[in-house]
Amino acid sequence: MQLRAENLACSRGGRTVFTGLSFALGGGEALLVTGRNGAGKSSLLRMIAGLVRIADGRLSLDGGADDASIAEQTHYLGHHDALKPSLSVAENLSFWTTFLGGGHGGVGPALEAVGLAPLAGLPAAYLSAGQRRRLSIARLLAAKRPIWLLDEPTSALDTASQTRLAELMQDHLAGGGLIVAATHGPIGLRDPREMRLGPAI
Ligand SMILES: Nc1ncnc2c1ncn2[C@@H]1O[C@H](COP(=O)(O)OP(=O)(O)OP(=O)(O)O)[C@@H](O)[C@H]1O
Repeated sequence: MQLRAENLACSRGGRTVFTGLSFALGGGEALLVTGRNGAGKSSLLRMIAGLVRIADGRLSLDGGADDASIAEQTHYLGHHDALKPSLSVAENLSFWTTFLGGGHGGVGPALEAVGLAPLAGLPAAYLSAGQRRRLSIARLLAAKRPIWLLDEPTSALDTASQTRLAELMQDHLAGGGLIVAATHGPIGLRDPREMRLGPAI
């Protein structure tokens, strides 16, 4: 599998954020997207997720599912946790697993993997910031998708949770998955590639 960006350009609110951006990322590879505030890191991730329009250039995926768009083959972990506060931890994950097309057998193991199984029945409203983040990460595990788009994935995570996330990311890569992560610092991946976006306007 290969995700290829050719001469991508991004425009937000009528202003050019970046132009001429190209990369090719194969299965098992991780790309860290770095750069100053406003350089367009989140915009790039949202573009791959199909949430921001491609102003120019081309994005393609070789070796993926023929009957699914690139967006349908990605998980996007953004700044917002997208949890319903009145639903329990398990209900939130069940909702997202159904929405993302995963099987319900994955909910329990995914909660175990992020250490939230003991809180499965708790309303999401009572979760701490780091626990909310871990519940969002559980979505990546409960529904299998090959491309993980992670925006500052370690934010709010304590050291142990950052280590756990690094293990989960390495497992994903070992299984042939791809990761594109926007970050201001290391996120615990072994030998990731790096692409630095130019200065912000
Ligand atoms: N919905 C929007 N409408 C207009 N402009 C936007 C919108 N979203 C983002 N922008 C602008 O696009 C540019 C890139 O923003 P983006 O969030 O992609 O940057 P970033 O590199 O992820 O920044 P940070 O490191 O601060 O998270 C910024 O100048 C921002 O103000």
